[in-house]
Amino acid sequence: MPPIEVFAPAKVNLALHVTGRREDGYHLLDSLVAFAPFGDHLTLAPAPVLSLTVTGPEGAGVPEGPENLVLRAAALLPGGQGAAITLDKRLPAASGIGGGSSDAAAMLRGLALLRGASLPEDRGLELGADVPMCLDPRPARVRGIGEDIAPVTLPPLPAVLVNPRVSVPTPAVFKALTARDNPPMAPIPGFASTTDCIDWLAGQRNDLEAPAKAIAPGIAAALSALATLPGCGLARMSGSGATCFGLFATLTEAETAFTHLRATRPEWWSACGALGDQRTLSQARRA
Ligand SMILES: C[C@@](CO)(OP(=O)(O)O)[C@H](O)COP(=O)(O)OP(=O)(O)OC[C@H]1O[C@@H](n2ccc(N)nc2=O)[C@H](O)[C@@H]1O
Ligand SMILES: Nc1ncnc2c1ncn2[C@@H]1O[C@H](COP(=O)(O)OP(=O)(O)O)[C@@H](O)[C@H]1O
Repeated sequence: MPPIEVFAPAKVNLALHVTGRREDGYHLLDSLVAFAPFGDHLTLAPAPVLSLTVTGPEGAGVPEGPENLVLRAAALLPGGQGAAITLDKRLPAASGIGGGSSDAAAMLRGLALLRGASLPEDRGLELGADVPMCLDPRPARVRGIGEDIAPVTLPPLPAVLVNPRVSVPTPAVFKALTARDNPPMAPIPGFASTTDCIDWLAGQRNDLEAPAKAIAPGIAAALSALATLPGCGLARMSGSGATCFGLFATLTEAETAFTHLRATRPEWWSACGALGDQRTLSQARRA
């Protein structure tokens, strides 16, 4: 049987409001997410047992053992059939763009096809708060801790992403918040254009940006590098950081800005593409 290939796109929190805290310490969020046309790649070849090999430019330091979210995802689906999994890491780990969560979601989609199994009832929430939204990688307003997902329609959002190569652990950023009961996002209107959407987003926030910047000052440098690129309409951090994104009215403007940024900051991880709906690209398929 030919191997199965699955794409795990980067997740971007276009806005992320922290609106409260549950009794178990998890924070309540109100977030608008979209997905990038770049990300990690998984290959699942039928095999007698389950094994994982991590490759790719961002693979260094990503665990190959049972703590990898890909193997934890595999353990959730019934069916004894093994698989030789290759995870081609292109997204920096622990960087606010959901790499591990998107890998776990891609693994669930791939194994569902390989084993003919159905997806777990909690849609992978037990693996991480971001996994359910990554299972269906389309623009959505996400509430609760990540389980309450409402798809939304957004125009394509040409973006440049940059990671200044600083690592900020998610729990530390939540812990450093000074206010946990902030106002939710405004109601999401219909957008006539990309510029319309960028203007609306500028009135929203990422409440994790200030605590993350306090932990890792390199984030401020990434944000100002993005904000000063010609045509950048909004620069903001994604998730708990440290990856930041800049939004542009057109893909041509974003690509020109990306070429400039990559030349001036070759030591940073960066990528460019239109954020939006990546369901088609992310479908598990036989090679
Ligand atoms: C902040 C967000 C926004 O989308 O993205 P990332 O920065 O991870 O990309 C997510 O909520 C992260 O989701 P995920 O990375 O899956 O987090 P989990 O593994 O479930 O949680 C890691 C830790 O972060 C804290 N945490 C996480 C989510 C949440 N709503 N409240 C929290 O307080 C908790 O301390 C938890 O133990
Ligand atoms: N497949 C995976 N890819 C990346 N990191 C993983 C993976 N599986 C487990 N991890 C661990 O999870 C942590 C968080 O990674 P990740 O999900 O990429 O963070 P974030 O959601 O902040 O982008 C990392 O520090 C890493 O050790």
